[in-house]
Amino acid sequence: SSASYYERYHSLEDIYYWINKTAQDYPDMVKVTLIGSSYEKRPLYVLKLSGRQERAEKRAIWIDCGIHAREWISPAFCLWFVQYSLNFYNLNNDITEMLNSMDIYVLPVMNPDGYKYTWTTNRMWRKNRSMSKESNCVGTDLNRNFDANWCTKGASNRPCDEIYCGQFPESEPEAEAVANFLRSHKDSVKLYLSIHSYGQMLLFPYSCSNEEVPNHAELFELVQEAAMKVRRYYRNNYKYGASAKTIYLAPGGSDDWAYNLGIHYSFTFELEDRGRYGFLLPPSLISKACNEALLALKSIALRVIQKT
Ligand SMILES: NCCCCC[C@@H](C[SeH])C(=O)O
Ligand SMILES: [Zn+2]
Ligand SMILES: [Zn+2]
Repeated sequence: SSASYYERYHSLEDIYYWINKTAQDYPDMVKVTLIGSSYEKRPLYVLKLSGRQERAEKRAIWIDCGIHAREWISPAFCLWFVQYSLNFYNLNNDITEMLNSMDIYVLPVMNPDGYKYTWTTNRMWRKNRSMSKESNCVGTDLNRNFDANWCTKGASNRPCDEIYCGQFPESEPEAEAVANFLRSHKDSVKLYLSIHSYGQMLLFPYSCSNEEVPNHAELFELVQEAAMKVRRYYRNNYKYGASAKTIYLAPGGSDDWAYNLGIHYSFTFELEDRGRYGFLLPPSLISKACNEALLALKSIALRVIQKT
């Protein structure tokens, strides 16, 4: 059988077409917002998903995908998640409760210049495509460019490095656009999620230091419960815990910054796999990887809805 649209990887142009078609197909549930543009002036579109029930207090979830260009399963998950949510609204209780309780902001491709570059030139590119004056090397690691212990241990101040932190915090237009949006929505966004690959991990702050956040125990419980569900239903193991201990020190990350902004339910997911294919996860595994990530996301989101 021909794999569905959502079990294939899509070019940047394809994703832009999909964004606008999805908004056209679901005018009562999807609004598209332009939150800024990339270094090469490509648009950063956010889809806002809302249930059909009017509600007083506005609470929201933020999900960004594609911050790192080579992690193709990440934008694939954002597309997959949006279509799943729209199709199963009023059919699946968890999805219905989520959309009736929270708006969901989805940024399918946070690093469009880098994503495009992986389709045309270098499949293993990670950073954005900004040029720096003092070096011939290109690109900043957008997940080291946020204002959270910026450019300390775990990032690099050398433009040629894969974890180059940029010239200053939010020096990159992509990071600035996301930070601006979250600053102006910080009272309604209750849950922050950044989707990456690979490694199968459910991570929470801090990665900029070994210090524990005040609600460390609560966040640990949330990722532990989510990982247990994935293990039980899909027989697949995800590591979980605070980033610095579970993966590595990584200052300037979007999740740490969102946490410090006041979004105290902040997570980074590392999707499949554990290294057999790595960033080159075959399309045949997209569905499995997305189902696992969805189960973890629903587990955490429904708890956050109860708590906030
Ligand atoms: N705040 C960063 C969470 C831990 C590191 C995540 C990985 C994803 Se590829 C990284 O940015 O190196
Ligand atoms: Zn990443
Ligand atoms: Zn990763």
